[in-house]
Amino acid sequence: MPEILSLNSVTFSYTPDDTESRNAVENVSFAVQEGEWIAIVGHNGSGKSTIAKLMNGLLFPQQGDVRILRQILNEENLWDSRSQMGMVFQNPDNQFVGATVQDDVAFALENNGVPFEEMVKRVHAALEQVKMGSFLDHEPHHLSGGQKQRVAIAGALALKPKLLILDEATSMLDPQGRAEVLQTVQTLRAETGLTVLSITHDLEEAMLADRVLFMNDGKKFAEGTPAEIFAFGDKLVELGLDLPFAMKLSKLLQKEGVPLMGQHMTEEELVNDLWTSNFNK
Ligand SMILES: Nc1ncnc2c1ncn2[C@@H]1O[C@H](COP(=O)(O)OP(=O)(O)OP(=O)(O)O)[C@@H](O)[C@H]1O
Repeated sequence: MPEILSLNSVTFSYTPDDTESRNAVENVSFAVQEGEWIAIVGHNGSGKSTIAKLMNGLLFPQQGDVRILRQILNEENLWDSRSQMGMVFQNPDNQFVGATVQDDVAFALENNGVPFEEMVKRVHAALEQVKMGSFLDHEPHHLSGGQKQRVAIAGALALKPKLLILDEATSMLDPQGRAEVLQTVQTLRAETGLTVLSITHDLEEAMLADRVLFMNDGKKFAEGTPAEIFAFGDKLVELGLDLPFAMKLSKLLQKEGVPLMGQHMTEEELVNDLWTSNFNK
């Protein structure tokens, strides 16, 4: 599988001259291969946003390097590299630049000099992909948070990026909006094989990824499949993460003496186990 992005032994400090302060990111390495969904999780201040800024060249590492399509990111190839990455940020209200949904998605294409006919095609196709095709002339302030984020995803997709980066893109949404956005990303992956990197403090979101990078105090604490990461159990809570609802409930039930086996990452797993243990009584 071709490599889309990698961080190679990256260290970054906001105060490099201060030997007392810890590095915001320390000796972090990981790679994203084409078609994968990688989630980066960690407590507040664990280095997630700094990694996002290093990936899009807002910051450059003091040690190590960041590679986009195997090219070391530098001042010269910054704009080319950025054009390979579509980013969706946390606040749905800060991302709208157009007066209508279609203007908004068209904005970056126009700036990139995409010819009008091609632009119209791409805007329509991208909005269809996020199931917002019937909202072309809607004004942003009439949309829900989840719809706004789906339009933001369409804006990123219209530029045909190699990688979609979701930077806490669901953290300001209500449960329905979150579910909508995550469903959109799952469908896109199933239909187009899109490569996704999501930065999140939400373990339920991370559970959907192929691989999870678990950050603690600027260092990579662990990397593995969601099941491997969830196997850390109480350590996750100790390092500042909020467990998914099903895991919390499963723990509480086990504490109360309900016969259940091990960890339950999803409500479905928990319900199945509850059924089985009751049925076998
Ligand atoms: N502009 C800055 N100047 C100085 N230190 C900073 C700056 N931004 C972040 N830091 C520090 O760098 C470390 C990593 O912060 P970072 O924002 O990358 O973490 P995070 O995991 O994204 O946290 P959050 O979820 O709160 O955004 C923290 O110790 C933080 O205080």
